[in-house]
This record gives sequence, C-alpha cells and structure tokens, in this order.
Amino acid sequence: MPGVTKIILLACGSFNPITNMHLRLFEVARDALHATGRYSVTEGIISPVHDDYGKKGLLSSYHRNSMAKLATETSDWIRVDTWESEIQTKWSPTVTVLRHHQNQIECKRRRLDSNIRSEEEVAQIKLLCGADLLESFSVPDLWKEEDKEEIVSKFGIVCITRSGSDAAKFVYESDLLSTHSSKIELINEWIYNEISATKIRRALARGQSVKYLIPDAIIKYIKANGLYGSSVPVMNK
Ligand SMILES: Nc1ncnc2c1ncn2[C@@H]1O[C@H](COP(=O)(O)OP(=O)(O)OP(=O)(O)O)[C@@H](O)[C@H]1O
Ligand SMILES: NC(=O)c1ccc[n+]([C@@H]2O[C@H](COP(=O)(O)O)[C@@H](O)[C@H]2O)c1
Repeated sequence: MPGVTKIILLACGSFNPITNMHLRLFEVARDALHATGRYSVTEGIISPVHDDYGKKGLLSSYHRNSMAKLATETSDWIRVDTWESEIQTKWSPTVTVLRHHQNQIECKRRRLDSNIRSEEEVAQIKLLCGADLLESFSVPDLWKEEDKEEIVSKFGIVCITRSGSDAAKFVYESDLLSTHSSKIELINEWIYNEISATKIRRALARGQSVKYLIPDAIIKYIKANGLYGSSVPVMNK
C-alpha cells in the first residue's frame, strides 16, 4: 500500500523466562502502529540473549529458547530466532542483531527478486522494547554511543511505556533521542500489569503459583525440568 511502511519488530532480551507481558508488548505495538495508518507490521521476532551475557540467574539459552518457542506456538506472526543465542559464539550487541535481521530480509528479497515488483519496499526492522531498556541508554558504558546512534537513526525504536516510567521525558532530555524523535514510537500500554520475569522466578523459587502469568505450557516445561528452583508437585508426579 502506498505510504505504508512495512515493519518487522525485533525484541531483544533475556526472556528468563518469557512471560505474557513480553508477548503482550508485540500485540500492543502492532495495534498502535496500525492505528497510525503509516505502518504495516508483518512479523515479530523474539531474540533471546546469548548465555555469555552473563546476567545473574540467566538460564541456558536452550531452555529460554524452548520456552519462548512454546509461548509463540499459538501466534501466527511472532516467532523466536536463535541466531543470537545459538549460532553466535559470544554475546552480540543489540545493533549487531538488528543488522543481521535487516540483512536477512534484504538477502531474501534479492533471492525472490524476479517475483517482486521493484517498487515494492523492503520491510524495516525496528527495535521493540520497554521503557526500561530505552532508559538503560543513559547507564554509563552500557551502550556504545555509535551503537545507540545507529539503532535510533537507522532502525528506529518502538517503545512500550511501562507504568511508572516517563519515556517521553527521557527522550526529551536526551539530545540523541530527541534529534531522532521521528524514528521513535512511544506507545502507551493502558492495561497496566506488573508481570516481570524477576517476579516469576521469585514466585517459582518460593513454590507459589504463576498460573495466568505465563502460558500453561511453560509452567509445565519449568516443572518438568525443575527450573528456577521449582520442583514437581507431589500430586502431579
Ligand atoms: N512490564 C513491562 N512493560 C514493558 N516492557 C517490558 C515489561 N517487562 C519487560 N519488558 C521489556 O521486555 C523486553 C525483554 O525484557 P527482559 O527479558 O530482558 O527483561 P525483564 O522482562 O525486565 O526481565 P528481568 O525481570 O529478568 O530483568 C525488554 O525490552 C523490556 O523492556
Ligand atoms: N550495548 C548493547 O548493545 C546492550 C547493552 C545492554 C543490554 N543490551 C541488550 O538488552 C537486552 C535486555 O537486557 P536486560 O535483560 O539486561 O534488560 C539484551 O538483549 C541485551 O543484549 C544491549
């Protein structure tokens, strides 16, 4: 459609484990982007981080990927990509992951070139994140200046505002982000919830229920593999 930009949303993160909140980010983003009339979201990609990221309590990518795949089984547009966590031999900065996926799209298009009308535009990868990830841009030495610049100016960011954060103020106060504000979509999640992977891990370690917070298939997987300090309840053995 003329004037409508095709977009692929890429979410990078630990996904330790993936929660309903993470999946919801994609749905909220797609609805809001479509409502602008300027974008068509064609795909959502979840890229769990490499084990080398070394965050405390990070489970192996094998389990994190398996759970993310189970969680996306019922989606017809969101998928898990394991290039970052399983093909790479070390942690990759987010800009490298974005570049990889943009290259993939361009290579695929070249392969299919004869079947595609030349004026048809290539889909653009954008970083989908929560406000906490965007705000981590200001943590000293966490992100290279040139990476932040490339992420925002070349790819663009779709940021879902988490309750309690002030992403708009953060963009205003950053010279880099405000210069490229046309490449940043700030989207409000009006249906607040406080599900976080940290709280899920904590509840599991305490033997508390996480039903309705993460998909049932993942609860089953966690219990079957004894992850996060959970154990198989005696009744279900
Ligand atoms: N409640 C939330 N609202 C908006 N974005 C969120 C929320 N929870 C997580 N995200 C986003 O999901 C993406 C992946 O998050 P990631 O798994 O790395 O961290 P997390 O969910 O905060 O987990 P942890 O609690 O283990 O730090 C990030 O972009 C993060 O900003
Ligand atoms: N310099 C960078 O590219 C950089 C810095 C910090 C986090 N990240 C990414 O942000 C994501 C979220 O990390 P946390 O789980 O620590 O919030 C991960 O995918 C990680 O690779 C990238």
